[in-house]
Amino acid sequence: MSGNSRKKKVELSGTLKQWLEPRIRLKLRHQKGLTNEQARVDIIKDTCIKILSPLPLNVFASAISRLAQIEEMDRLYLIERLLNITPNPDMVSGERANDLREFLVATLSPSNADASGATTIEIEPNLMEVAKSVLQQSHRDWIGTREALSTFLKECTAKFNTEKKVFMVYPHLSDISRKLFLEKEQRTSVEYFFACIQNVANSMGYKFKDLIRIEVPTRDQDKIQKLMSEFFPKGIKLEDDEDPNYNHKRRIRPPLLRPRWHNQQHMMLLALQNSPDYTLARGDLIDAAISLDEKLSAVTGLPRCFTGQTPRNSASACLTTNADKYFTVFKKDPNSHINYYKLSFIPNDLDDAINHYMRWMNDIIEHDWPLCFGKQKKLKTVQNSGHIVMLSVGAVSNPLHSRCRRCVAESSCDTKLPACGKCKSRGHLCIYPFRAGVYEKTERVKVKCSASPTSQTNQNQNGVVDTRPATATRNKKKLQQQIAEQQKRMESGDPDVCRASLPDEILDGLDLSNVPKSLDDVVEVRTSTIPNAGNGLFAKRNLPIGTPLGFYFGVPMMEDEFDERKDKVGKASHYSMRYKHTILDATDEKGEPFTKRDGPIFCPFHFMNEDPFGNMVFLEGSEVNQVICWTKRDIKKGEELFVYYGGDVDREHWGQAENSEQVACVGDSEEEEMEFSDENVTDEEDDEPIDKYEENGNAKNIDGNKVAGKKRKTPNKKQTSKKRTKRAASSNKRKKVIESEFGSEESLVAADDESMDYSVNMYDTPPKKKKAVKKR
Ligand SMILES: C[S@@+](CC[C@H](N)C(=O)[O-])C[C@H]1O[C@@H](n2cnc3c(N)ncnc32)[C@H](O)[C@@H]1O
Repeated sequence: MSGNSRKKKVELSGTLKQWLEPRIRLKLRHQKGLTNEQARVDIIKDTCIKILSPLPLNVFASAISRLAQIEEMDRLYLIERLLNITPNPDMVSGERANDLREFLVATLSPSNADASGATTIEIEPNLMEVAKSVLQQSHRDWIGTREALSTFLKECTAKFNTEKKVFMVYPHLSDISRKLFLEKEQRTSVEYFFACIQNVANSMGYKFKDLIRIEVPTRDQDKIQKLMSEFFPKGIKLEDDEDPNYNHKRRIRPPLLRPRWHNQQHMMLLALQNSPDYTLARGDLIDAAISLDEKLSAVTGLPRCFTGQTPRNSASACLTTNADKYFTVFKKDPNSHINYYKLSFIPNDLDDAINHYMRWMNDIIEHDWPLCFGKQKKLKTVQNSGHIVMLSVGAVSNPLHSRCRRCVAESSCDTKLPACGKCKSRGHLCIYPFRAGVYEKTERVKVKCSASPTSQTNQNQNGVVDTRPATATRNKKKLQQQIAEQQKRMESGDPDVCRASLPDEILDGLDLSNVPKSLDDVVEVRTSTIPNAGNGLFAKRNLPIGTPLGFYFGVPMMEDEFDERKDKVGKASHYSMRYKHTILDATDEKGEPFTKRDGPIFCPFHFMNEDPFGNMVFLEGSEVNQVICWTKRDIKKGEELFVYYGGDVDREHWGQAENSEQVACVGDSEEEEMEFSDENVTDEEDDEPIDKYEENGNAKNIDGNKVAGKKRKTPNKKQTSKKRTKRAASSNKRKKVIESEFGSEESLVAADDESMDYSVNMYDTPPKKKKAVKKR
């Protein structure tokens, strides 16, 4: 390298200049006061860090330490070599990024280094032990956390400890959790997780920071000190663990995790679910939900969901926002001002589920697959007609941001951007930039056609999508319009009223000869490559990144209902999936997945096995209960498709012989069943907050991606039945309150039921008149 560098010292190549100049200009614009040289050094450093950062910490550190040791011209030469691989090494992702990474590591590896030696970072095995111990206590899954830990390690900063002659690597919990998880709830829990690790480490006699160390050969200490402050600038202003005033306990505050069912949307859902025809007038629905909330709070000791001095207002806002899209708004009488709310799906109704599934499948096959699988005709220039074509399904929040179809071509999207930098769309993935150079103006996208009902988009009558974030006020204004549109759609009785069609000029620009026509053309089920994992799903052809292949079929039902009817039936728990407030039950009455290949609901995605770093991802669709099975990267013909199931899955018995896969559920035995009854719950247990053992409802997968639905946890024999007992107790109480509120058959019979006592005694009001019992 040094020989080459001398040559380059005289003159930078044209390619390098071309690459550097705009970046230097940009850098100088953002960071005033830098010299050209400083900017150049920064750009090279940032580029290498960006490429190398996914590597394990020790390889990463070794490579960048080597990078710091070589002369600047050598670094420039290195960049030039990268430019030979790809024109924009600082923007590249996916396979190409791997090539760059491999090249950099090989060039900067210790074997290529001078005799000065490389630095290694050692992660104490104890750290993993500590982490495991925390996991065992918290009953959270190891796979997700392993990923969280590795990301965590990458985000650490380092500082040299002169006394111990090692570099300590420090976590920056808030930074890390901000990057790992977007939502506040998850942020708190990851902080809590690391705080627990810290706590356990302390209790085991370790200083947390000592668990990760970088050993530095004595001769290199000065050099490495310099290097570290250059590459880990944050390392200089670290919080001081040695400070006697530092209180570890400060961080050990558990986040307030409510039970999954304890939120405003769920209260509304329960109220509607228990109403005739799943429908209520807005005012009645608000009353019912607030009343239910009051009673549940009183019984469970949880804070109210509808808070503040005006709970009606917060209930009203919840309906207006309709964040989880569980409700459809309509007017019974067009001249009346009363809005009615109806559940957007019929719980536990196979036919309704099939109808939705078939419509969605039809939409993606007809509308999305041509766009995804169609090849752009090379010589054809497509005229800009102003149409922007969206996929008919879209993730509510797009976790594939940096890898998504719309960004693939440009790699211009930052993973942290809330919406696409180009089209600003949040809901639907816009394939516009992928079909490069056709359209320029995308600030407000015009949607020619979208399969999604307009209630789920921000589309106005002119077909213009308002891409501003939704607010209650804006939603209020839209509400009238949506109602009118929905009314029209319902009246027309045509399910295909908003079926996807594509503008001709888009289709003209694409070679559609090889577009698949059915799932059979795309995937096949056969024995998995994982030993003892049963069947798996395989690609029958090359599948492009960012393609919605289909949906995870399931009959939506409430969790209680699933527990009651299906939980212990056959393999229902293995194949069911949690979606927000519902469970998607993917099995027939025997608890077997639907396998009739020519049947309307044969869903191959039920056979997708798990790999946390899989090539597929479950995404939340823009319609309720829509779980899209989406390609996370380009997939080659013959590859097995894998997806991450989410955190709430018990994997303990996987890979064992067939029979043992049928893990008996806790509660299967009589003995355990006993523990579900309220009598067995001690007062002490009752007092424990439920949130300690309820899962956080809004799951994220390991990529920080939104997981639409989580595979449900199969109850594990080893789980302490105490926990189940507590959960069952709280669930029983909840059920009783709901029954007393809405008058189910059982509660009508149980006139002296304790929950009836609650409603009378605690509120000092007579029990409500029972509503008609809905038969399903
Ligand atoms: C939704 S099913 C997947 C299809 C399943 N292999 C089959 O043949 O029906 C989920 C089940 O597949 C198995 N499985 C999935 N991923 C696995 C993995 N990585 N290792 C072992 N078994 C796995 C587990 O038994 C799990 O309960």
